[in-house]
Amino acid sequence: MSRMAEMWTGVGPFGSTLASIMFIYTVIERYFPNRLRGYILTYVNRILAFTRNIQITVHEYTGDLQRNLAYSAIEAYISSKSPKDFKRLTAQVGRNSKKLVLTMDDNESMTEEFRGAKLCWYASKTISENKSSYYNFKEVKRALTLVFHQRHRDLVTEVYLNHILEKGMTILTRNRQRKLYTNCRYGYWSHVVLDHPATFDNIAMDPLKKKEIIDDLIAFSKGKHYYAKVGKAWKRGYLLYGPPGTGKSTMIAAMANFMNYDIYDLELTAVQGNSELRKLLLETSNKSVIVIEDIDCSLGLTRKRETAKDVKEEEKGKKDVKDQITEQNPDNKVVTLSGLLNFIDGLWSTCGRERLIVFTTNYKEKLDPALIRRGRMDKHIELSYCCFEGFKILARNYLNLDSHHLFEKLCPLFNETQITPADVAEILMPKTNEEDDAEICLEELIQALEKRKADARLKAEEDAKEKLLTKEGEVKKSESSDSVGTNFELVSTPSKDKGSGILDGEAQNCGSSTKDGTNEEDKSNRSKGEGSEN
Ligand SMILES: Nc1ncnc2c1ncn2[C@@H]1O[C@H](COP(=O)(O)OP(=O)(O)OP(=O)(O)O)[C@@H](O)[C@H]1O
Repeated sequence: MSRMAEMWTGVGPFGSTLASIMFIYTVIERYFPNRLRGYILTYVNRILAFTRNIQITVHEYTGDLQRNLAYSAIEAYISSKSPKDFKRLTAQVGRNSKKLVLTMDDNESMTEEFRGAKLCWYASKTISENKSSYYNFKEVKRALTLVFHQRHRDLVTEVYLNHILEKGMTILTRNRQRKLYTNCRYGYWSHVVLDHPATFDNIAMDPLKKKEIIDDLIAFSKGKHYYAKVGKAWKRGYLLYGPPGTGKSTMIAAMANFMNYDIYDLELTAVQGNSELRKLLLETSNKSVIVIEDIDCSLGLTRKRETAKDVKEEEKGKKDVKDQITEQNPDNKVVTLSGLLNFIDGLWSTCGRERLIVFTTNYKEKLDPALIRRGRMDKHIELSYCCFEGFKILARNYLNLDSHHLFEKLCPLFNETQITPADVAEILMPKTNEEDDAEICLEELIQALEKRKADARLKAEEDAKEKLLTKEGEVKKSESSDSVGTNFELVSTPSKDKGSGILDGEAQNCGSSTKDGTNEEDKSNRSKGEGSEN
């Protein structure tokens, strides 16, 4: 081995080979004038080739002046390693980032070991004068160079680079500024920064159901290999349904925040036909939630299939479903049910990864079953009226209260009445800045609940009376039309209106709580009205 080679491969005066190379780079960058640097670096690179070290350079910008994503990812990876090891750091907020990132400055280097291989990253900067345009300006080109011994070539090119790219991309995703996209007419997405405060901590709902949704999302986020193994596109559909003001939009924001995803709020009425829908969806990015709110109001995508034959053929995928809208618009400038189904199942979803598709509706029963069947909408989540547990979350959010003597009075009222979390939240908004604000809000809530309870009872009584009268009318009618007289006794009891949620008396016991803070009866009642079915 020649003396030169020995100097590079052995432990020379500057430490390890790689460190020596880095040292030389640094000296060149710092102490040689710009015009000489290019020549010297070419010479050094020739020596490097001679020393059986390999270098891979990642430039900050690609040929077409686009920022190189690989550069950003590797930069993020390096900055995550140990900024404390660098003497000179640079601080920057990336274009799409929300965080200040510290990374090694120009001419700094970082060495690390990967599966026994010593690797060294070096940050370089070249400045050249650009005189080709009207204005003279200095062009700064940055690059990250990886140097390693050639015996590690396969390890680096096949494993290490992929490994750090993946890590770097994860960091970029975590730090990025998330966006809320909406589609405008003319088929484009426009966006604003997504900065919604909703989280699973401040959403009011049954804690068990909340946990179930969180677990489902976690399983989805870890499902990359699972989805690949079973041959399914890595996407999951959620149907959120329930009355207005029960938190469907809030839930979407909480899901996106939890997953660190962007949101694409797709307004179907603004989409000019199925091909525009396809184009819009192909433009959505991975790690996103695609939302269609109030799907029942969107272009009549409800129960439109006329015959059982239609249902059968559509299910087999043999026939495009023609909905009324299509019939009214022969030029096909609207989104059809089949277009939407194709989008959920179709090719586009195989080119994207990690996407949630969320539909919301106030009227689940109005939707075409094909649209919400499992496989398309995998999880159906009912968001319902506020329960006592949900109220406690709102009281903590809005009034900073974990307990209060009025809670005891409120607990049974929540079991006997229907009130949306939106209404409760409105009542709990602080009215004054006085100390007794919480008391005022809670008293107001008690009054509101009592009024609802009285109104509901009145309505239930009226409904029962009406039913009785109708039945009596029917009996009289059948008596008069019946030639043979029949003696019977009409027994009619006011039926419990499931929808009104009225329970007789103080049936609910708020005192006997289970471990998770709900009482058993409460749980069973709630599970009737609120939760997720899967
Ligand atoms: N479950 C909840 N937890 C916390 N806050 C809620 C909840 N539900 C509603 N809210 C409050 O009420 C407001 C309205 O709720 P949201 O828009 O999420 O309801 P929605 O079910 O989507 O209504 P709509 O069907 O009318 O679109 C929210 O901004 C939030 O402050």
